[in-house]
Amino acid sequence: MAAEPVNLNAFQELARLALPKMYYDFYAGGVENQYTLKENMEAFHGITQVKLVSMSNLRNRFRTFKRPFIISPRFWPRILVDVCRIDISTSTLDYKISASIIIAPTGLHKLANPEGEVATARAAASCNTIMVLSFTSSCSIEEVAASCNAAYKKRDMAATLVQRAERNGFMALVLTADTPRLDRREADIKNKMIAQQLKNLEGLLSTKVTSDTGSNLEAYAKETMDPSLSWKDIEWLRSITNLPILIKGVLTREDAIKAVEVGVAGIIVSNHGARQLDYTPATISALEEVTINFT
Ligand SMILES: Cc1cc2nc3c(=O)[nH]c(=O)nc-3n(C[C@H](O)[C@H](O)[C@H](O)COP(=O)(O)O)c2cc1C
Repeated sequence: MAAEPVNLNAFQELARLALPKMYYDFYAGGVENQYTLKENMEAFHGITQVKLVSMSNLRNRFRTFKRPFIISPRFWPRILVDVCRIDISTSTLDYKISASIIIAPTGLHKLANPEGEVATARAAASCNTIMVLSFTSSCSIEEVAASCNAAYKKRDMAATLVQRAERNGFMALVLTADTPRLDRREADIKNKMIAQQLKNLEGLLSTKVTSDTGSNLEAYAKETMDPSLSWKDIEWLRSITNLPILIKGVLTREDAIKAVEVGVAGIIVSNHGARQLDYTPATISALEEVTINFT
């Protein structure tokens, strides 16, 4: 019997063994040369590898270069502190959650588990945290909402999804702003990746797009994603909902400032798990770049 998984790497290895290669590659891969995917991992490793530099030095270095190479954020542990009671809970959008960790929107959970996002939402609820439901989920908004305590080219369809989210008690909308088109996911193309019909789009749009030349995800994305999506569309989104709106995919301070200017409720710093533009900085390296203006 396989050993009990003790960390994320072990879970990943279990998933590799359990899933068909096509699905494992879909979940685990980045785009093109996988440069940014590696960069994401290395930036995490870098946290423990860089020599100690004083905080003021770090800040000065950061200000000297307009775009720093990589200055990873660090933990600076204090000693002799009573740690009998540790509370890392926090609140976001006025909801108390157990830690600053939430589940990012990810599509097609049923490729890995027959219960799909319903199971993921239950897990999130049991950890007292938030799950962001992807519109490319294998389960519908209603199924997920019932199991525990989403934008598009076609605006009327987007409005329908927003209304369904509101009706079902979702507490905020996350607009993924880094995907005006799907970038080249070479593993999916090689594997001729076939996605399931998207549950949330049943009755709205057929997602059974076929393509002989590569992944049907790519062919489907061409039909639906809107390369013209821009800041002005945030106003439209705000006009159809009272839910707080967060923008996902921010990597630069300029965009963070814009997001504040258009009055969104929050931003999510992200390079989309290295699944969109390759050669972007690692998400964790972009954090200081984005937040330095707001300190
Ligand atoms: C299998 C998979 C599917 C994903 N689907 C979506 C999606 O539908 N919408 C979205 O905004 N991000 C999606 N993502 C990206 C994640 O939300 C997240 O940005 C990524 O896992 C990396 O985390 P980071 O943003 O903290 O760097 C997906 C990621 C994976 C691995």
